[in-house]
Amino acid sequence: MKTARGFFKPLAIGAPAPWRELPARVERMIHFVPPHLDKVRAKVGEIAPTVDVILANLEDAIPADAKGAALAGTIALSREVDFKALGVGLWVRINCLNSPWHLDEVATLVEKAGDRIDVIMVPKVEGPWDIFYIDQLLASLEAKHGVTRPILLHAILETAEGVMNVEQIAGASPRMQGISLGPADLAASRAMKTTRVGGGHPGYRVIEDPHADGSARASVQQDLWHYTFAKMVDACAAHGIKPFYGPFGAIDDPVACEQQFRNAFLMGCAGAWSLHPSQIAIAKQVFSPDPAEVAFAKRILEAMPDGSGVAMIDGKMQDDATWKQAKVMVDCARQIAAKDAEYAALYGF
Ligand SMILES: CC(=O)SCCNC(=O)CCNC(=O)[C@H](O)C(C)(C)COP(=O)(O)OP(=O)(O)OC[C@H]1O[C@@H](n2cnc3c(N)ncnc32)[C@H](O)[C@@H]1OP(=O)(O)O
Ligand SMILES: O=CC(=O)O
Ligand SMILES: [Mg+2]
Repeated sequence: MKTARGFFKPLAIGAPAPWRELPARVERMIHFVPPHLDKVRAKVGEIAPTVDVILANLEDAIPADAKGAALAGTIALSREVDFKALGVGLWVRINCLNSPWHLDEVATLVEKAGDRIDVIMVPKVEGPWDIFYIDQLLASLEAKHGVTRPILLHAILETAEGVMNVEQIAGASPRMQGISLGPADLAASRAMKTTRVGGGHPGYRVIEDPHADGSARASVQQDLWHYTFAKMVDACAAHGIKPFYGPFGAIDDPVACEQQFRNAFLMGCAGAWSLHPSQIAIAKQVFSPDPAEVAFAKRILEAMPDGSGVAMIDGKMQDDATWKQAKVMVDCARQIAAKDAEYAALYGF
């Protein structure tokens, strides 16, 4: 483990100094784009102003024979759209570290677009060693190509070993921006018997005891991701990075998508992935706090200006702890309002 003083030292001579605090960014939806498809790429300029992050995907869902085209498409995209001017993040999901592609991808991305890429998403992270490796590689490449702003790292939690090591992954480097749950690969890694990409499963439930009269027994679906999800959120919160829900694959079920996103929002997530344009608005609405809740939170802050003591508002007890809860809500709303005029009006900022 690095010493406290060593943790924030650049890992290569000439590399930029690591971030001490994460840049304050709104990241309600990470919108996935297949960059090898010219037709889809051509639409990114139109979609970008409606999202917080555009992610160029090089990994799963990109055919093996299109990896080169996806990398070239990512570099083109970084030049075609002025993401910085739009206030939109540009992320790239590289191929996993045991694939034949990741090394050329990272080298090319830093050389050709190092100053324009905000975050590299690393799939199938198994332990802190994966982050140490990519951290060092990035520092060397940033130094070589004169990149002045460190590229952040985002890990996908999608293997059983990764779940076991999630706390160490979250704290492995000052580059760590966040972690997403990857329910598809994680299901496969654990030999879970499901073909779904995230969300619930009707077979995972609890059932009440038999009734003497033989009548139907009530049964309720449970959340089969809750344990992993909560473990990930705690690891991220403890290390001051952001947790995200990953993909929701049932594009044809916006109601279940909204519920999954809302569960993630309530558990502390900053955002989720949008795989299809129809999921963008869902994520935006769910990951922007409800204006009525924000108004109530503002009243709590006003009732206890120095954050201490006790107060009653509409029959509910407030104290230092609820003041902190209210501050989380109002800070989140304020950050969104600074980026999004529609929400600024709704929140009254
Ligand atoms: C488990 C994991 O790893 S999840 C992450 C990996 N998966 C992905 O990244 C998938 C990304 N999404 C996609 O590739 C597509 O949305 C699909 C394959 C799921 C569905 O695509 P389609 O069947 O074409 O959807 P649909 O017909 O509804 O598309 C409507 C329009 O939106 C466009 N569109 C679809 N997805 C996207 C997207 N992610 N970004 C931008 N535009 C998109 C389509 O090109 C189409 O445009 P058109 O009307 O001009 O022809
Ligand atoms: O990459 C995401 C997943 O669910 O797998
Ligand atoms: Mg995956």
